[in-house]
Amino acid sequence: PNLATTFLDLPLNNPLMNASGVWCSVGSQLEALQESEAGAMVTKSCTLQPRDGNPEPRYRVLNGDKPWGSINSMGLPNEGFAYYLRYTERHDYESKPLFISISGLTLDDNLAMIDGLKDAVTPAILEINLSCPNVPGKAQLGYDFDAMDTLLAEVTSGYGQRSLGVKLPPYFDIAHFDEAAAILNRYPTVAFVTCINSIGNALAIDIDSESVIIKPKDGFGGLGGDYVLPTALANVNAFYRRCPEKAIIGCGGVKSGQEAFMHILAGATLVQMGTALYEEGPGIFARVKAELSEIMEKKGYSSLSQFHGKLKTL
Ligand SMILES: C=Cc1c(C(=O)O)[nH]c(=O)[nH]c1=O
Repeated sequence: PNLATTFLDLPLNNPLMNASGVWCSVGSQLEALQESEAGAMVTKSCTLQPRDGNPEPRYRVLNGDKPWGSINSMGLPNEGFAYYLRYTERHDYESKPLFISISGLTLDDNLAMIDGLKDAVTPAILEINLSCPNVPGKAQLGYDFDAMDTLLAEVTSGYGQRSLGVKLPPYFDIAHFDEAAAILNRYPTVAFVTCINSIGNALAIDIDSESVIIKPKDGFGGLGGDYVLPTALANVNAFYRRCPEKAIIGCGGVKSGQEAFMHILAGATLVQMGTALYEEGPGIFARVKAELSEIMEKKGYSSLSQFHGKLKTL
């Protein structure tokens, strides 16, 4: 079977990549992704200035019995926009496409980073993180539809005719799928949607210590891994159905060829891995590629297009 695909007219030798934030914050990690079998890669969401992020422990894997996953409240630690912009200048675009993720703390910061990107004329593809923390006390951008609309109006006009994408938090209400998609469909240069970011503000408890397990926010953090797969698949398919002109990138609960196949069936063109990559390292791409290829072989599929978006209903 052939795992090759295209994204925004760029060729990829397979649909697998990292989720922003995982194994992509510093040069050594970015170089490891560059050398890995990933078909594409994305940088850690950056802010205009470097940030240390929250006190540790701020990430924990939840590997009790089934199911398996992670909780994090990193607090947007990153090297700052200029660092990742410099990486876009030394990336090997022949080997795989590069996405750059931004998550400005203010609208002005996002616009400043967009200006910097536009002036750099880089082949890197912009993924704007709408799960970024917004004004304290207000909901994150992805859950504040007016603020999201305002941001997209400003950002798309700032970025001109260049294609870009958004990273969305998960939605859990059909009316919210409808409302978010209606906003996105008003911006034709928003060429792709990445669903989902972690499920926000979960709480993991350790019964031996009778305590939470991460330090920031009294233990509240974003959930990843097996726990989020059904929600991730729903968001991929909801936006796939509602945004026929846009590509969907699936993220959430992928740790083998099985979940990658599900995401593609649900409508994902590319598939990101977070928790599983964090735990296994970049070798995971070769493993999941082989597993996906084996599933396709067994089903008699020779290309991704033969089952992409072809989820059946009953
Ligand atoms: C904005 C930073 C994010 C973070 C973080 O840096 O805490 N964690 C996530 O799971 N998703 C994010 O989008």
